[in-house]
Amino acid sequence: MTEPTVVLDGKATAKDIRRELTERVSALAARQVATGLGTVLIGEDPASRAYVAGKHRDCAEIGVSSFKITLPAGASTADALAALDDLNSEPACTGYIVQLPVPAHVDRTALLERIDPDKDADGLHPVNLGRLVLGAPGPLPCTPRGIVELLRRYSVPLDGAEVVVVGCGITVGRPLGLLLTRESENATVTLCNRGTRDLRKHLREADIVVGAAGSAALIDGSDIKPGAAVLDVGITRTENGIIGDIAPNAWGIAGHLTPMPGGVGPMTRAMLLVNIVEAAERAFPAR
Ligand SMILES: Nc1nc2c(c(=O)[nH]1)N[C@@H](CN(C=O)c1ccc(C(=O)N[C@@H](CCC(=O)O)C(=O)O)cc1)CN2
Repeated sequence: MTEPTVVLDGKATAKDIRRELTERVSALAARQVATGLGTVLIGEDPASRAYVAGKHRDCAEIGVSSFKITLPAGASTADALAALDDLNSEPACTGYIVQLPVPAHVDRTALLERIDPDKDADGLHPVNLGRLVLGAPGPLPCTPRGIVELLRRYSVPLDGAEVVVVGCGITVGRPLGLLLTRESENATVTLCNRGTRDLRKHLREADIVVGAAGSAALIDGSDIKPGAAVLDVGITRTENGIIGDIAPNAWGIAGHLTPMPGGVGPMTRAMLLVNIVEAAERAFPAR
């Protein structure tokens, strides 16, 4: 008989993490070390607005102050760079993010390169991506970090695992490949994309599957090896609600599975807070 699928409960885990962080923020405050998160949102995309609002709510909950910059959809790259310069020189802002995606006419790379690496709360500045490769201390991209943390807290082993990541974007797939191989030199990580010739063959051999393509129900239960751990990152909005990259028939086949919603998304938010708190602790270590 097959075992029931274990829910990788990102919502509950993120709540635990926020509780842990509240104590660390208080300990920092007791040493006069302040923490403050800035966000830069360009445009009116409703999902991005909601994510930014969630980040500010999280900050308020754990005692981190926050700064919100919203620019109109027509803002130029120069306008956005000026906003980043303001945050770079604002002492009360100890870390910040540029909410992605930015409008097509804005130069995303120029923005990420302008962030002060010591204030880069998303780990997407080239210096911090380099630290990720080197295994040096620094902020880590939030979704990859959230996935690794969820696997760790649910004791899903990486050592010896075949991991298949579907999707190669800059916030998830690419840095996740680097982080997984940094966490375990014994994990075999395969990044699949639109050009992958036989995606199903890769999926059926995987002990851990991450769906990060943003293609509704791309990965069917029949593609998954029974007992595999499956993490759903992709979000497609439909009239009937949101659909992940993993088809619902994966329940009962996967050994572990993230719900959608309530899986990887809340962990992404929690890891942003971890990056902010860790940066303050690194800058002002307790004696
Ligand atoms: N600068 C960044 N931009 C973006 C990132 C990022 O890490 N840094 N990731 C995503 C958006 N994102 C956070 O910014 C994010 C996505 C989803 C969720 C979330 O909690 N989702 C819910 C589903 C509800 C819904 O989306 O309507 C869930 O999974 O339960 C949080 C944060 C792209 N941009």
